[in-house]
Amino acid sequence: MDHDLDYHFEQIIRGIGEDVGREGLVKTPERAARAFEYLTQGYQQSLSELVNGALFESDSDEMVIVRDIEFYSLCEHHMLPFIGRAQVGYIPNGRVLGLSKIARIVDMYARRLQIQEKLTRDVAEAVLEVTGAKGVAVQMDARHLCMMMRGVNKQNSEMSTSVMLGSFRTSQSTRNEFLQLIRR
Ligand SMILES: Nc1nc2c(ncn2[C@@H]2O[C@H](COP(=O)(O)OP(=O)(O)OP(=O)(O)O)[C@@H](O)[C@H]2O)c(=O)[nH]1
Ligand SMILES: [Zn+2]
Repeated sequence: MDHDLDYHFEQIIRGIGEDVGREGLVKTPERAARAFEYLTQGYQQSLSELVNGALFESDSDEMVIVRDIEFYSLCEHHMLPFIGRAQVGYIPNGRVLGLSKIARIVDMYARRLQIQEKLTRDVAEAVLEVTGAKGVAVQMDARHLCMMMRGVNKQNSEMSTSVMLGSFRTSQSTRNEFLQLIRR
């Protein structure tokens, strides 16, 4: 599998008309393969391993928000990066999740191929699954390089997506509280 990816990157370099034998490119297929493995390591991870039991009993039912979690992902259409920030909120239902785990969940899903809408939904559903929360909200803003450095060439447009589950969906005041708290 590893060596496969090296081989395929070598073919890409040939395909764009470059000389795979020239000094600067000799190790590039291997480097690019390692880099791509890293950027897509989310396929190797699972939710339960990542959470590692870091759930703590709590009788609080106040909204928890983790703001400005940066992420780097690859769009499934062009395999070019999209880069952004996630805002994650949930209402605990007897237990809270270790703080770092929310960011780890964002990274796990970000490091797979997808579109931003699916990334947003995957993160929301994972937080709900792990915490059994009364509600989960995820909002993401990102810039897509496939739109910036090629194609329509728009440098300043950002895509904003959100997914509201449970009480964030049913209660307007919960949703408003979240939107107010994540506003800068
Ligand atoms: N909804 C959504 N679209 C995305 C995302 N990432 C990339 N895209 C879009 O996917 C679409 C693919 O369109 P196609 O016409 O098949 O591909 P293309 O010819 O490369 O399109 P252009 O980017 O317009 O040049 C483009 O409009 C991209 O902007 C994403 O996360 N969400
Ligand atoms: Zn794209």
